[in-house]
Amino acid sequence: MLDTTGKSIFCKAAVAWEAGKDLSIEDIEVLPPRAHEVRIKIAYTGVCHTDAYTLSGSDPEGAFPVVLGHEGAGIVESVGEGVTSVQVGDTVVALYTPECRECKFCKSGKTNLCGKIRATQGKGVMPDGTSRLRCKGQDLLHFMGCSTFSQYTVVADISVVAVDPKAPMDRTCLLGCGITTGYGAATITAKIFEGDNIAVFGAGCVGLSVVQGAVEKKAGKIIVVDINNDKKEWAEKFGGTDFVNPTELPEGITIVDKLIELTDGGCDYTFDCTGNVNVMRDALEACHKGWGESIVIGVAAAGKEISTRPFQLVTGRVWKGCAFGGVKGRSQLPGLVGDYMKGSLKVDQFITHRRPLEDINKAFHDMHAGDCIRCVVDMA
Ligand SMILES: NC(=O)C1=CN([C@@H]2O[C@H](COP(=O)(O)OP(=O)(O)OC[C@H]3O[C@@H](n4cnc5c(N)ncnc54)[C@H](OP(=O)(O)O)[C@@H]3O)[C@@H](O)[C@H]2O)C=CC1
Ligand SMILES: N[C@@H](CCC(=O)N[C@@H](CSC=O)C(=O)NCC(=O)O)C(=O)O
Ligand SMILES: [Zn+2]
Ligand SMILES: [Zn+2]
Repeated sequence: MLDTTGKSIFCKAAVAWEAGKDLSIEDIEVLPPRAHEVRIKIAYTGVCHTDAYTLSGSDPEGAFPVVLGHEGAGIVESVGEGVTSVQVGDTVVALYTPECRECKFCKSGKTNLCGKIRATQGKGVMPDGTSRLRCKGQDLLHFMGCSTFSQYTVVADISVVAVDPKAPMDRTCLLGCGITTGYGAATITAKIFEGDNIAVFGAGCVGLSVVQGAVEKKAGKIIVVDINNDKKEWAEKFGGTDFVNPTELPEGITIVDKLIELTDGGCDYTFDCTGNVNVMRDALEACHKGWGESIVIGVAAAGKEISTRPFQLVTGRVWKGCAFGGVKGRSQLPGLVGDYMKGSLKVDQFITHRRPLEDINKAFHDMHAGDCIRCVVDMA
């Protein structure tokens, strides 16, 4: 094998040249990692709804040209100076929510958000303000600190975690976002007690992962709300106890009415996994007076705002949200991989589609077809 350490690597990547257009498979140059950076050979990546959201032009931080993708697993190819947390050959998962363990956020004990590189990550560059990705004579932007739609990528050393090398990378890639986000929202962000009634709006990968987490926490009613009746079977498969299609309720009955009726006064926890601000309002208002908490997970389009009567909060309902489920990636992701390996965390069941890199646009189309939970893209 040719030693590529310290040299540029030329490989294939799916480039988003502009919003609203298909990705284009290009030969790109991936520069070597600088200090505190890691170059990863990406083996597999999932395609998350957030990739489609940014590609659509709805993301206020979205900028082009960019290499999207943030749900990736691979092998460390080389590391820059000062990297001690991973080494060449490690099997890793990229982390769009880094964990530096030094910043105010990391040390707070109150959040998984890390402030160390958030500003540059949001601008699509590495922490030193430059890009490691080039194509046709121009720099490409990084995405969410990951850019996993490339056969090789460079990430900050706080944006990657080594996991059990025996764990198959075509599964662990999904722990880079969707599954961890929903599962963490239910098991870390929400404090679900045994018997609590919960409602999950949106039965995609994130919503079904909330269901999985709620089952783990021995929730009582786990009500799945989705506008697609085909999701009923999916909800049941993951442990949902009830399914409601809000478009099929009798006239005059709202989804909030229905959930309050099903739970004798309202849910202990609700989760928005749709990104629709009207759904977020329903999710809040379906919470139990005095203590119900609604957790916003879905990402809403630029310009969208949430609203409700302040009385809803005055009377004890709580509106909160989380990124990556509240999970600290470097500290907690290896444990989730361990749970998967022990058979106590479902991952395989989320994979409905597989595509080679050259068909990555089909993965985006799959996502809108209604029968796709997750498509795993083979980067080879
Ligand atoms: N906060 C975070 O850290 C993260 C946030 N996200 C966000 O979470 C959301 C879910 O992601 P993901 O699971 O990948 O997305 P999916 O598109 O796979 O799932 C969303 C589900 O919601 C359903 N839905 C759409 N509108 C409604 C509605 N009005 N009422 C009930 N259900 C509805 C969709 O149905 P249909 O299939 O018919 O459209 C689909 O089943 C996205 O907004 C994504 O950007 C994702 C990962 C991390
Ligand atoms: N860039 C957007 C917001 C997008 C967003 O909310 N991203 C989530 C992760 S979604 C994963 O699939 C997130 O981690 N948010 C926290 C963060 O620091 O970005 C915007 O500008 O509104
Ligand atoms: Zn995601
Ligand atoms: Zn930090």
